[in-house]
Amino acid sequence: MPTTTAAAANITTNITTNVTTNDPAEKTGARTEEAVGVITDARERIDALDDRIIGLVQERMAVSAVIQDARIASGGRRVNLSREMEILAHYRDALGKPGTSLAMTLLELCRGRI
Ligand SMILES: C=C(O[C@@H]1C=C(C(=O)O)C=C[C@H]1O)C(=O)O
Repeated sequence: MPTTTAAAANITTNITTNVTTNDPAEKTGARTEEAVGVITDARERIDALDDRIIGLVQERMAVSAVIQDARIASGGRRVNLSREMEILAHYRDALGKPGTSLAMTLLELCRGRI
């Protein structure tokens, strides 16, 4: 079956069986009404937290750009590795090894790839 036809068939199947649309039990994976309620409410809080986190990341990118632009305009380099080591250590101390990965991703968002 061509890809577009297969995709259309999948959409039809999903709508027909209500798998990806609005069956709360299917959407949450819960097996009781109570668990559906807990999960649905907590997911709303997670969505709100994610919106705030994304906003903070965007704010961090803007502040980081101010520093990088000032340093470059003064004749310096965009990147300051000793400062980046401090940031990596900060996140690792707070969050463990995955904190380092998170900090590396944040640094890449803020100053691009090196
Ligand atoms: C923002 C700075 O410039 C760059 C970006 C950093 C960041 O986004 O945290 C850290 C170090 C630098 O590579 C800085 O030197 O503080």
